[in-house]
Amino acid sequence: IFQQWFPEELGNHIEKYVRRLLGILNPYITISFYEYNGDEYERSEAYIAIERYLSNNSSNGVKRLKANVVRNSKSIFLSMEDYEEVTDEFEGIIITWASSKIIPQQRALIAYNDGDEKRYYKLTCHRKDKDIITKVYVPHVLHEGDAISQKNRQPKLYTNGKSTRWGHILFEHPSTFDTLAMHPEKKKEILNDLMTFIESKDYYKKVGKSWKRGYLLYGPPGTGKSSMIAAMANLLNYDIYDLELTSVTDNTDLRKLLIGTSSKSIIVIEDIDCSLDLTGQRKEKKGGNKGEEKNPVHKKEKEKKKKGSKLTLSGLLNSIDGLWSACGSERLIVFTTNHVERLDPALIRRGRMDKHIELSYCCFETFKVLAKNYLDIESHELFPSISRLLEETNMTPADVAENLMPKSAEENAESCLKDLIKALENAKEEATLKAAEVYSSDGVLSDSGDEESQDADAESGESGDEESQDTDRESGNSGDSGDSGAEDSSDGDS
Ligand SMILES: Nc1ncnc2c1ncn2[C@@H]1O[C@H](COP(=O)(O)OP(=O)(O)OP(=O)(O)O)[C@@H](O)[C@H]1O
Ligand SMILES: [Mg+2]
Repeated sequence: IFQQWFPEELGNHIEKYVRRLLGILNPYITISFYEYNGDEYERSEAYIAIERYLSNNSSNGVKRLKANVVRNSKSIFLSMEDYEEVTDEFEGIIITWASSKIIPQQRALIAYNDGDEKRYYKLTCHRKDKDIITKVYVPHVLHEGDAISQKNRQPKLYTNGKSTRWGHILFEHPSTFDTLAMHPEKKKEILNDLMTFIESKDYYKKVGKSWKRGYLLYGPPGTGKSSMIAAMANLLNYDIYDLELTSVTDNTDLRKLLIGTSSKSIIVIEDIDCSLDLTGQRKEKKGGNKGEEKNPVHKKEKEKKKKGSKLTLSGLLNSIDGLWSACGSERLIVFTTNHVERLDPALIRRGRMDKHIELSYCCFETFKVLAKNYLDIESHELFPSISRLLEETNMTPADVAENLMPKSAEENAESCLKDLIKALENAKEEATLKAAEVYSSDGVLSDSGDEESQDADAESGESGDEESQDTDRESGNSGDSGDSGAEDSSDGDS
């Protein structure tokens, strides 16, 4: 204002003195809590806690409220509209909270939140109460707010689409550790591991590790890998970030995505062996040193593939346990795969993937959990024959569960068990027939014979994509010297 009336320098002087004078006369102080601090990607935890605290404690006095409705959620929570005010009382002290926002004159180039407005809550109190407000009241508000949001928190499922931003829906998967069928001892071990993890904040700090834990879930399709991730999220009330690696174009994008995840979350990369040819890429390079350049078509194809996805194994490894992971804590990282043998050892070494969990075909113990969940029975005269059949046949829990589901209103537990026995017998018969087929054609065109011929092709350098991977694997094992940067960096990490 003063600059308009006076020359600029004089205006500044007058403004300074007026502010000082007002400061002496005004007995109140204000403290602002911003929604985003500096250039942080995450909403400030203090802001969120205050929002919850205020909506719970004093929204009655507010006329203009903002409804925060989460999709599919039956409940809403109300917070103050912009430029509203409420008062709170604490040990006889009156505190005023106002919600406000700063609208930037220039739109920021990169908008990381909704719009570029900078929202904040402003606390006003008497100067004489400053100490008690900052040392007692504010911590009390943050603590209460945290507790409320923790209680009302509904886990979210985030996915990355074509961009480097996460989109989310409410996570409402019914799978829990109770419904998860697996050997009780194994289940107990995993539960213990998870509970130890969430209680070990101080321990991780003490030993200088960032507070995260990696799980590798492997096993055939339909053995409960995805169900286990859902059960983990439900148990810990964590969000899930389902990272689709195929839509991440390069290492920078991956890093952006990983920093955009919040704490108390599970970062999931499903089918790590297929979602990106990470292992293949390292081998491609090695293969490239061999006779492949002779084949121009082949070379072009590979180059195209490389350009399409600049994400590398070393990028993934660095993002996961390098510098970037230090900015976040309390995170689980879960990889799933159907083919653990195809994964690069660097990816799954201990320290990155701390715990390897095999989910396998249904055993009798697993079946008992399913029978209890699906049919409400804990024992039956048919159980012994099912136990015997399960020992002789490989059937996934998904298939067993499917057979245990009543197909019509007339079906009861016994008929469902009989269905399962029939299915198990069929599976057993099929397996026997298949084995016999392989046996009878052995020497002519058996499975193993096929593979051998592929390897032979590959060695001659005329092979297709998959076969060349075999070559590469072999050359890698024989101590190939043309190693890629990926391995270097992972070595550096360890
Ligand atoms: N261990 C299990 N306990 C309970 N239900 C299971 C289990 N395994 C499979 N199921 C049932 O089978 C369905 C498929 O399982 P799930 O999606 O967890 O398999 P998956 O191991 O992730 O398979 P894929 O490798 O194909 O992703 C689930 O919806 C669940 O109903
Ligand atoms: Mg799955």
